[in-house]
Amino acid sequence: MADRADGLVIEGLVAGYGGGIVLDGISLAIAPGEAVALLGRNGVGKTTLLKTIMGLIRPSAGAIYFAGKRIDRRAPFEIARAGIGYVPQGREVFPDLTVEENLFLGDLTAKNADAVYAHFPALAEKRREPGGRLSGGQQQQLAIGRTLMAKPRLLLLDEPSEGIQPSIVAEIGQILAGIVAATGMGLILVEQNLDMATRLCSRALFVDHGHVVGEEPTAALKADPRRVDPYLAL
Ligand SMILES: Nc1ncnc2c1ncn2[C@@H]1O[C@H](COP(=O)(O)OP(=O)(O)OP(=O)(O)O)[C@@H](O)[C@H]1O
Repeated sequence: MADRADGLVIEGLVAGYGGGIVLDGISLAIAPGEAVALLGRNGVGKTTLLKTIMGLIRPSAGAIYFAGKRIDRRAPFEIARAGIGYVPQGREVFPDLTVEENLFLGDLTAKNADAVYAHFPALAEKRREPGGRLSGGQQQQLAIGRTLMAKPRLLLLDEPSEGIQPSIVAEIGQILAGIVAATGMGLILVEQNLDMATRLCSRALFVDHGHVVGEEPTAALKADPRRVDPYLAL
């Protein structure tokens, strides 16, 4: 595997809202093409970390490097151009636009549309339907597909299983695993669903009090899911 310094490197990042600190000097490194799960109790700052990586929240201290370049002072569109894609929690598809129009908003050149449809047959089938008419699971696929249109090298994915029935969560997990294998794209997955996290990611980082407080190979968590308990009960 390539060196972590070529992937995403976060050093001493401090960020929050209105002067309040959520991320309190968090540091981590993720190699190119590596898939990492971020686990932790509600409200510890996992979403805040993804938003800060994406440039949606400006950190008050620390640095973020991607592919060897510093990105923490850049605008979100520049960070997207550098190769990072973000699928926010709650999906946020445009309900009145068709599936196809939603996808094209991810990349107006639409060069990658056929590849996205190949990964998500349900979207291909419903390409002329309004996004708002899709099921929750299909909307999640649409949100992921829209971000994949720009061919990110690293995907930030916030709780894709939230509010989706288990069989569909498994299907989305399978599709994502196929995409990660086919493209070599890196992944940072925030997820409460341990099956999804262990299926997609090789390493889990546990977040609490604005720091990474532990790390486990997901194979170990799969073999013994109780290994997450000490971290989530901190
Ligand atoms: N827009 C905001 N303004 C002020 N405080 C916020 C805002 N968004 C989040 N917070 C606070 O920041 C802290 C971290 O929230 P964050 O959403 O990053 O946590 P999380 O680990 O992703 O949890 P969850 O799983 O509940 O989404 C929480 O205390 C939350 O209340």
